[in-house]
Amino acid sequence: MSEPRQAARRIDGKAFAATLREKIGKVAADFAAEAGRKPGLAVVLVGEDPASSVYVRNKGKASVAANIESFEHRLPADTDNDTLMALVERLNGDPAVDGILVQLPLPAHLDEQSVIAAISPDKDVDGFHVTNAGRLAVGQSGFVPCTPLGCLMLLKDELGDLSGKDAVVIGRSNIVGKPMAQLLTDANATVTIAHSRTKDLADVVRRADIVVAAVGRPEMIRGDWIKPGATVIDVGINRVPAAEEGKTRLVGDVAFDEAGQRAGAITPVPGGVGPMTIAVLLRNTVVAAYRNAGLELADGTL
Ligand SMILES: NC(=O)C1=CN([C@@H]2O[C@H](COP(=O)(O)OP(=O)(O)OC[C@H]3O[C@@H](n4cnc5c(N)ncnc54)[C@H](OP(=O)(O)O)[C@@H]3O)[C@@H](O)[C@H]2O)C=CC1
Ligand SMILES: Nc1nc(=O)c2c([nH]1)NC[C@@H]1CN(c3ccc(C(=O)N[C@@H](CCC(=O)O)C(=O)O)cc3)C=[N+]21
Repeated sequence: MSEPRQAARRIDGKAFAATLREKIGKVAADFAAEAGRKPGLAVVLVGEDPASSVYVRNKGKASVAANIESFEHRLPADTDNDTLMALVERLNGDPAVDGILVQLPLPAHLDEQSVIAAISPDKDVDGFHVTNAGRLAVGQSGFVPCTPLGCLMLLKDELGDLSGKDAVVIGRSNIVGKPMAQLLTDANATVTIAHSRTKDLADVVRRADIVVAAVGRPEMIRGDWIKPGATVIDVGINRVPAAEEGKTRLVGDVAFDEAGQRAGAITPVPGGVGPMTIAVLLRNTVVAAYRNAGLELADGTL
């Protein structure tokens, strides 16, 4: 008879994020007492994409609960570049706004790069501006993209010191894969970045103590690719048809049930990385508020 396998620990990103949001709420209240205003986050949504709408609504709710003022700007899908740029400029100059997030992807007729470039780096709580990407690359303090920073928090909580761990990041996007690899490198892991041209991805993954999957392909990473005991962080959010006719469900980039038989610990989807992204967004907003108001926030407070 084969030995029964120990199921992986389930990394509860939802609970971790709730704890973090509570801490952020207290620091935001301290800020308000000192500055005479709450930290402010402006979220810009162009068009009516239903998934984006849900996400924007969740951010709004989480902000309010964490003592952060939320300013929502919903623009029609046919908004032109100049109108969007003018809004970003206005938010750059608005002293009540500490953080600006322009929900991506934008409709195809709009130029994402120029919109991101227009956001003041001091209000770029997504960490997408080239100034912040550059700061991360050279080790200066700036805003770090929310999803990779959230993943790093979960990894440190799970593993403690990451020194010398073999990590593979699958995906090399500017918003997830690349900054994730940078953060892991800075944490002294040995990092492999895999992508669509990687040969023998399964073999690359088999060597890794830490697997971060940010591909956008439902359940692509199979259970038998996972090194026994590895820590698996699943960033993917993919909507697929559910068993029940006409319904959908969310799955990650990792085949959760299979991988859970071999991993030491694994994040679920939903309830893993997603809630961390929102919590880190709020964290970055509070950090921005302190910096923009010229107030001191002690290192390591958030
Ligand atoms: N939980 C959260 O908060 C968030 C979740 N997401 C989710 O994470 C996933 C990734 O997002 P994002 O980084 O924006 O996606 P992108 O589409 O920008 O990048 C996907 C990456 O995966 C690589 N890739 C695609 N196919 C393969 C393959 N067959 N084998 C290996 N690598 C492959 C691509 O390689 P190449 O560069 O060669 O094309 C690319 O680098 C998505 O599911 C997205 O919804 C994203 C942001 C936040
Ligand atoms: N400028 C910009 N910044 C972003 O950070 C950004 C973006 N654009 N565009 C879209 C992606 C995606 N993203 C998610 C964040 C949280 C959840 C989330 O909270 N997920 C929950 C619930 C999911 C659900 O039930 O729908 C979970 O995984 O448990 C999901 C996805 C941020 N993104």
